[in-house]
Amino acid sequence: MDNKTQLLQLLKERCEQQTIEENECFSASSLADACHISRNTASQYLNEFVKQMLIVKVNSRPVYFFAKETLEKKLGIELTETSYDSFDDLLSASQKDFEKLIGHDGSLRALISRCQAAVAYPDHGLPILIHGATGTGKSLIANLMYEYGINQGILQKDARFIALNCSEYANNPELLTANLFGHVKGAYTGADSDQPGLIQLADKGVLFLDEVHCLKAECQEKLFQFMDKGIYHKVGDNENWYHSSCHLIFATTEDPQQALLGTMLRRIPITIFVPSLNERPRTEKIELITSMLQKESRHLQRELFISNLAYQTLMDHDYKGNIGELQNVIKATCANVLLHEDEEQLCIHLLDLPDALILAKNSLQMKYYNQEQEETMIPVRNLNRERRASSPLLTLYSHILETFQNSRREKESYDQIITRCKFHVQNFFDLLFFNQKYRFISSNESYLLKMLDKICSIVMNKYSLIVPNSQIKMYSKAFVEYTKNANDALIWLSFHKDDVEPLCAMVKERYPRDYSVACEIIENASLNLDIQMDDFMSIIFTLALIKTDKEENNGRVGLILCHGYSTASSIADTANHLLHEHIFDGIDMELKISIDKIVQLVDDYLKQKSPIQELILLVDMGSLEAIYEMISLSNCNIGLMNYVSTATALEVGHLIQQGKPVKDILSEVKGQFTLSTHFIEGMQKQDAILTICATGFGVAKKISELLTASFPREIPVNVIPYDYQSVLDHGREDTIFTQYDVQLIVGTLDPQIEGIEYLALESVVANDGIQTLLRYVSPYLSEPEQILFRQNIMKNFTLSNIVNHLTILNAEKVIDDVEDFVTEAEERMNISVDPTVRMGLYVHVSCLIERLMLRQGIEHVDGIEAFRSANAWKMEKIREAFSGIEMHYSVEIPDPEIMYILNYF
Ligand SMILES: Nc1ncnc2c1ncn2[C@@H]1O[C@H](COP(=O)(O)OP(=O)(O)OP(=O)(O)O)[C@@H](O)[C@H]1O
Repeated sequence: MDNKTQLLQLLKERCEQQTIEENECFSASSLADACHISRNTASQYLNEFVKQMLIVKVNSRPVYFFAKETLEKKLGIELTETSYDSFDDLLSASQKDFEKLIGHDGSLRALISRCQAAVAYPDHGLPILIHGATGTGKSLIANLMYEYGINQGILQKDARFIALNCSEYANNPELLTANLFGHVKGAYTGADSDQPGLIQLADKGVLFLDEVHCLKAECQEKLFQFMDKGIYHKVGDNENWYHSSCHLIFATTEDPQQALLGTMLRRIPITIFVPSLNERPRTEKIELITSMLQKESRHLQRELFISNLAYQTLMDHDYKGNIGELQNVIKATCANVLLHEDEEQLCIHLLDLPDALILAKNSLQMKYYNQEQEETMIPVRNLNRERRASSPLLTLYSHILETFQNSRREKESYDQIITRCKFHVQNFFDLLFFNQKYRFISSNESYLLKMLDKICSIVMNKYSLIVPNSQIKMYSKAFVEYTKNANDALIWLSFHKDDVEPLCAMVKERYPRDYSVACEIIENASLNLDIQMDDFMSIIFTLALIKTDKEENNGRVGLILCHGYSTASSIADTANHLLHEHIFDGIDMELKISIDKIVQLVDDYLKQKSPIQELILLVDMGSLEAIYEMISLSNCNIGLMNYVSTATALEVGHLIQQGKPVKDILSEVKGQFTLSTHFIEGMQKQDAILTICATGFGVAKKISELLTASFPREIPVNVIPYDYQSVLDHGREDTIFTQYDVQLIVGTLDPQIEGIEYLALESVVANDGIQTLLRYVSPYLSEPEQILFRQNIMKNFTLSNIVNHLTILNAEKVIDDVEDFVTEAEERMNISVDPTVRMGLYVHVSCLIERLMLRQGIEHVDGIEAFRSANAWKMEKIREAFSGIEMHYSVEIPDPEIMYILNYF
């Protein structure tokens, strides 16, 4: 196959396989690359194909090409042209008959199906009366009925559409009658030949009689016979009958009952009412303005911009002449701009609008200049992006607004409104979570996710909210999605500012606490991540946080407790999802959390939920069985089940839904689930490097991430974050050493495990440290990869990078504070920290500050009493040295934390 044929073939395939949109794969350069030819050659071939009518070209930037036949099949239309100025032009050309009506899928939907029925009715349609104020689109609808008849094969291709405006003959009814029915020679003075009437000319087609109320009674009567039997007399010939089978469409701006004879009305079986512009949804008004502005932009061949103020004024004006007037206003405005602007780009400002619009502005709303509120010029070409709203975020915005407006119209309760809106938010989160397209994230995004996780946790903690980690993850994903669509979201909001206002006000007023939490998360995100969120995003977050009556518990609570980052919340989410009801909450727990802490978490949670009559606890480990005795609930039945799984949660959920008492639920579920076990023998132990930190598992995890990120590619050495305390307590007997062949431990404090090398965090970047690491990883890396590994280590393991990575605090500031603390502690105790552990101490104290801010300080540790009495003086010195940090960060250091710090000295 030669290059040229191959190019055409490729384009056909792409058109078949891809959705038709402004996609790079339809550009000349992409096609050229795929066919291994130069861009110029590809362009030349493609343009030749355009001339041969094989390819359709869209002259946007870049230029897009589509295989004509495939495109036509896909869109179900016939394209008469092969070159379009823009993608919008192509899309408009691909719209068929009624699809051209803005509102065809909205306020005009019911009306359109009646029109379609009128056209399709055998043998040649039913007479129909279109009633509506001036400029509402009556003539356009009549035209589209005709087009529909042709497209559906109901009318023959050569059938005619003939329109007659009866008002033009208001003073000459005889002439109107003669024009309508035709006349014979000599019928009246000047009738010097036989003439066919419009009824005859429209035979087998459509005759549209506009302003039919201007038809005099005699003329109406003359029409009856035709409407009844399809026959009529020409003027001047009362003997011969003439026949026509045209479809009659009437239109009037007047009340039909007043304007037409009753006998006439009885002969018109279908009457439709076209709503005025004011009666149509605001979204349709936006769409109308948008499409008209874009049409002007294409017509003038200039890029058009409109200021926010001008746009709002266009939106707010009350158009007595409806769409017709709106169209004239837009044309007049563009003409004004053209008069005094000679640029490539035309900008519509408030004063370019016709005087009538400016004078009619019913209130003078003064805007005070504020740097953040500069007047925005909206590119007209972007206006309909939201109409196509391909991004799920914008779809969510539109759904919420629409739902709110509908619910208010239906006078639904606040709870119903919120439940409906929450449904869309949940769908959005589900999509981000479960849809393949959104599941994988880039490394930038994973950074955002981590930060947002932290921000959400801090804020939730501050408000003592127990929010499952899975939900926090959802918020983070929503943020990431926002960053991708921020621009479109702002444009959307600039359109809907007034519409969303009542929703925002309602949410702020009725759910102030949830709103504050949402705002705080968003403000912190803006501050730390340089993302400017719009107000509507705070509303969406608030909606996600609000608990509606349906989610309240009716005194019965299902709670899942599991170890792991999001195990409990994931099981709860899945079960709730499948049960179509919020039955369970999940509390996710760190791996090494103490029973006391768990009880405290559960107590806090139950306080939020009280009063509770029945509680079902589903837990993941036998060791948790004891907690139900420690929970401080009185007058409440508590049921506890072990070894929770999604299946058990579902079963329990079903029974809760059926209203079964807790006792019965337990006995029903018991015995239904048996554990199955498998044993796989002979697995060889894999090599591993452990990362540990006395500060906590989280830090160990981050160190392992930094280390793994330093490998130029994946290698068969497992880098496993592990619990420092566990290694310390069990030594070589710890299970980790039976599972893995641990080669090296990297961490902040040496757990002194015999026979296993320890590498202090601060030594990782030193030459010896890198050599140590290389000893374990070099067998898997080539020489250039080893160099890269070394560079990555140097880059990743700087103190400020580690602190930055581990905390959300400002690394430089926190390191300064920690340095002051360490120096002061050294001076007060007259000792100095061993340089080999200095970096570990810095990291430890930085993380400690954050933990204290999150109120996650370690309050209790075994042996603290003995330590206290043996080290009272040193502890006092550390406390004094730490007082600067305490004051600055408004935290308080508990004794066990001082004990940990002293370990470093
Ligand atoms: N739903 C619509 N979508 C897009 N354009 C519309 C729509 N309705 C009307 N228009 C446009 O508005 C203008 C006025 O419409 P049209 O002339 O059909 O109104 P009309 O009701 O027949 O007015 P009149 O009673 O004054 O004759 C036309 O340019 C038409 O194309």
